[in-house]
Amino acid sequence: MTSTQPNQNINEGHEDQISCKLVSEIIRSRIKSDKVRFHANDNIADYIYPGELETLEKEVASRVRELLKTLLIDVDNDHNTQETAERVSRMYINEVFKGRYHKQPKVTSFPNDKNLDEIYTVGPITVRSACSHHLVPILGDCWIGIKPGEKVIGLSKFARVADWVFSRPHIQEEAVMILADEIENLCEPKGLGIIVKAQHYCMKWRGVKEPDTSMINSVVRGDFRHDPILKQEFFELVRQQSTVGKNY
Ligand SMILES: Nc1nc2c(ncn2[C@@H]2O[C@H](COP(=O)(O)OP(=O)(O)OP(=O)(O)O)[C@@H](O)[C@H]2O)c(=O)[nH]1
Repeated sequence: MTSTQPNQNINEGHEDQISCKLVSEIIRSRIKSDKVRFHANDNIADYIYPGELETLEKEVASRVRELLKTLLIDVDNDHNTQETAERVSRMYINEVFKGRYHKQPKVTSFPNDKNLDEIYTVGPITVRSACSHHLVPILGDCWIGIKPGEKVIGLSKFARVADWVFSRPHIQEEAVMILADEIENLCEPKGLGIIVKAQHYCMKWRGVKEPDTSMINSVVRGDFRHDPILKQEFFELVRQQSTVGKNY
């Protein structure tokens, strides 16, 4: 398979696209020339041009194949691992790390016509991520509380945006902050609270092998931060929501 082909999306006038660079090099140089951060938990979708993601998928597959070979797995003869490289590449780019390479899901906001100023919470929302250190899963639940401002967004959009933000390699502390930033941008609430409870497979599956340990963290902003009664109400609503179970 010719997986490390140069960029196939050659458009006239794009200097970087007439070179023989790997597509990852082309995208990286665009990001660097804008002096933008591209850490594991950053989204870089604006720097990936149409058609390049498919080429990147091939390049990553080729690298994963090399990794498997270096791990002394006989990918040429082992029927179980023959297409593992391609599967892993697809999984990283389009599933578990899609929040890095794909744009934010479309979120429509509506005016808060009745000036609703009571808080509401939504959860549990399942969040799936991977730790930046070992790239093994982080699985958990998230609760979001809102005191609306002038805009509201549909309830399902909290789950969609949480999925997009968490589908990147993270540490939990930063994941919660990034999700808070995105929700603030989308609906400019007067108050915002987020709680995440998650299990880290780098602690369950390997390392200290603690099967039941979880991490809980939260962020509170705006009125939730300044008004202790509102903050308490948020935590109380989430406590009720987390004990009612996921199904009705
Ligand atoms: N603070 C924080 N730590 C995390 C998170 N996810 C994983 N970790 C921890 O980050 C550490 C990884 O760095 P190191 O301590 O250098 O890695 P290690 O030597 O493989 O660590 P062990 O897991 O103890 O074997 C581990 O202690 C993980 O448990 C997270 O979301 N937040």
